[in-house]
Amino acid sequence: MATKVEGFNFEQRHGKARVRVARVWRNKSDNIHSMVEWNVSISLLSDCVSSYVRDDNSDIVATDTMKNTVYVKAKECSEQLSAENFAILLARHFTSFYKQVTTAIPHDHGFKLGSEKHTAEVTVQKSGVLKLTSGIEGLSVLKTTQGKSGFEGFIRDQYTALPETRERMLATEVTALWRYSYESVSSIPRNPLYFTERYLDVKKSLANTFFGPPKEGVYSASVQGTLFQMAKAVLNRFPDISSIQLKMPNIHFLPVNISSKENTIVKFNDDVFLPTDEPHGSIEASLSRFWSKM
Ligand SMILES: O=c1[nH]c(=O)c2[nH]c(=O)[nH]c2[nH]1
Repeated sequence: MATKVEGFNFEQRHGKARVRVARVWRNKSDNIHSMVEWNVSISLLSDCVSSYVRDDNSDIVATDTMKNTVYVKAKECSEQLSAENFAILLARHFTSFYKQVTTAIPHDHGFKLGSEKHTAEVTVQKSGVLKLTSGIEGLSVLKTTQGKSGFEGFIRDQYTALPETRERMLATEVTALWRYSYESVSSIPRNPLYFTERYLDVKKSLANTFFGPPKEGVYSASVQGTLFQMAKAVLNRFPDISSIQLKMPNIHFLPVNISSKENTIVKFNDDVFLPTDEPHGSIEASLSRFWSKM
């Protein structure tokens, strides 16, 4: 959406970031309470160029108004709904309520202390054209199972010190981002918790593929190989997901061996490790269906 301004191309957007809202629903009949906590960011593509170039603010939707709208819309949701549906509802509001707004991009971060986060980003155009991506951030997984992770057969040269192994700790914090194939607001499933359930199922599928079957587990030849298996499991399992991107840092656990001149103080026996957060390996890939757009 570039416009020509004073002989230049000009692009702009504005919005409010990190609006935190918690919403509680109390079911009177069974006295079950449910709660969500979201961190919402909104970005609007709108025609308000005159505020940039002519000090005329008459086409600006104030970012303070955007923040208030988050609370008003949260209040108006009388039934629990997914982060995705809340983002879509906000986007539809901004694109239909304001003639100046052509596209709205809400980004929603499900928040729970000390655990992984559910993310959602939607882009809705005035016409109802939709782009929907969901994700997970900070899913910590670690394999300690004997003989279930190794790294062998890589290039060896004069710079290589890393020994080959079939026994190591494999730890990562998975960040995943997947795109749904729904391309219009009217085509999304009716169930208001559909995307919440999908999120939980995708998370389960990622974790189950990482760990393998409960008894025998599965051998990981590399983070790369495990990442590919995880991405493939999601695309094979969920037909309405058209692509997935995975980032899996290789968080290293170093064997602890300590000795003094005189004697060995700690001798590593696949038992004591030094956890490190830097440097870490960074391994990422995306997998998409041939017809997908992402
Ligand atoms: O699974 C791994 N992949 C790598 O690319 C790599 N590089 C490295 O030093 N250790 C590992 N482990």
